[in-house]
Amino acid sequence: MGEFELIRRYFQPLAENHGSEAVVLGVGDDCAVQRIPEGRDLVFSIDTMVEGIHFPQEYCPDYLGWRALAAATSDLAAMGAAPVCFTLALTLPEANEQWLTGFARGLSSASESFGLVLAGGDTTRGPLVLSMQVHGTVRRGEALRRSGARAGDLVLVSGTLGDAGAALDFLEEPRPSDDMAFVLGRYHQPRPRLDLGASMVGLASSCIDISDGLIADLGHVLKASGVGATVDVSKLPLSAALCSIKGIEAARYGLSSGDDYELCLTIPPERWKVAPEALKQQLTIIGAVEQNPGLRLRGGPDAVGNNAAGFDHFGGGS
Ligand SMILES: Nc1ncnc2c1ncn2[C@@H]1O[C@H](COP(=O)(O)OP(=O)(O)O)[C@@H](O)[C@H]1O
Ligand SMILES: Cc1ncc(C[n+]2csc(CCOP(=O)(O)OP(=O)(O)O)c2C)c(N)n1
Ligand SMILES: [Mg+2]
Repeated sequence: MGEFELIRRYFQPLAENHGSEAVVLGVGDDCAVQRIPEGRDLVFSIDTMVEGIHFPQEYCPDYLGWRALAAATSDLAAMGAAPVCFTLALTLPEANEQWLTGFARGLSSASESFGLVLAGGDTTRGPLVLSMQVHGTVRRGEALRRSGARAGDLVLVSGTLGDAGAALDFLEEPRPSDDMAFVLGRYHQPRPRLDLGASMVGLASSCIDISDGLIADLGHVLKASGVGATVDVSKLPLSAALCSIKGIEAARYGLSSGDDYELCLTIPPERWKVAPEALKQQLTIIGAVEQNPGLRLRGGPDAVGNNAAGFDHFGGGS
């Protein structure tokens, strides 16, 4: 199977998944063409996944297709953007039909589920690496940024934290318990918070998605905003499954493990008061923004230090 046959067989169908009026020209030409509606800004981001770093060696291709698009799409959610389309740069060691079928299946269900149509890509041979560029749009000037947090704002997170990080211990488990199966599901099939992000436009003062762990990602927000915060560790939303698996260590996972793709937002208290009940139910208040720079943790068990760091590809060395 040649390169063009591979594209036609496995990826062309995704380009036809669900027509988007915004994609004027998709797969097949030198570039795709996207039309930006009047009064909206284009929001775009690229993320790479490397075998052995972002996903295990010999990882299930269905999960890989889903996870790679979910991780990239989570950045759109963090900006409050509505999803439009994505491009895929795929480097493969070989054209294995079974692998490609699974990968295209996982990618296709993610693309339908998130409402992103495949608009183009690039296919090369080499070690397994994939990059996805996602495109969305947001009302002009209203994208949620990392830099808008102000002293007095509340710090909120969506969903539960630490599940996907805990799953790394069980990736090889032949007969996972129900609790293990729950955290594994959170690692294999993260769900970017697109609806929540879009609903927070005009409400949140800042937003980031948690790919590297709460401490690291909230740290980016505080730095970009020139403020600090105190987080009450006893308020962290932790799943029953995580608590039962990790016991006293659960909070440490909630603070510093990545891969959950939940949102961390800040919001002025007067806006929170009038926020729709349906939004409030998806979010947990974990702390408050302060003038004093840096992130302070309180209310945690002794197992939690204050020095947990997020994932840094070039950190830890010289
Ligand atoms: N090689 C690069 N060239 C230019 N900008 C980059 C590069 N790598 C990362 N960035 C930028 O640095 C910022 C932080 O990147 P990253 O930590 O990957 O964010 P995220 O967690 O949202 O994917 C982003 O604005 C991203 O566009
Ligand atoms: C097999 C495996 N080991 C470890 C991890 C943990 N991990 C690897 S990279 C990463 C952080 C996210 O990656 P990065 O490239 O920093 O993504 P971005 O910040 O651009 O979203 C995490 C938590 C994982 N996801 N899978
Ligand atoms: Mg990135």
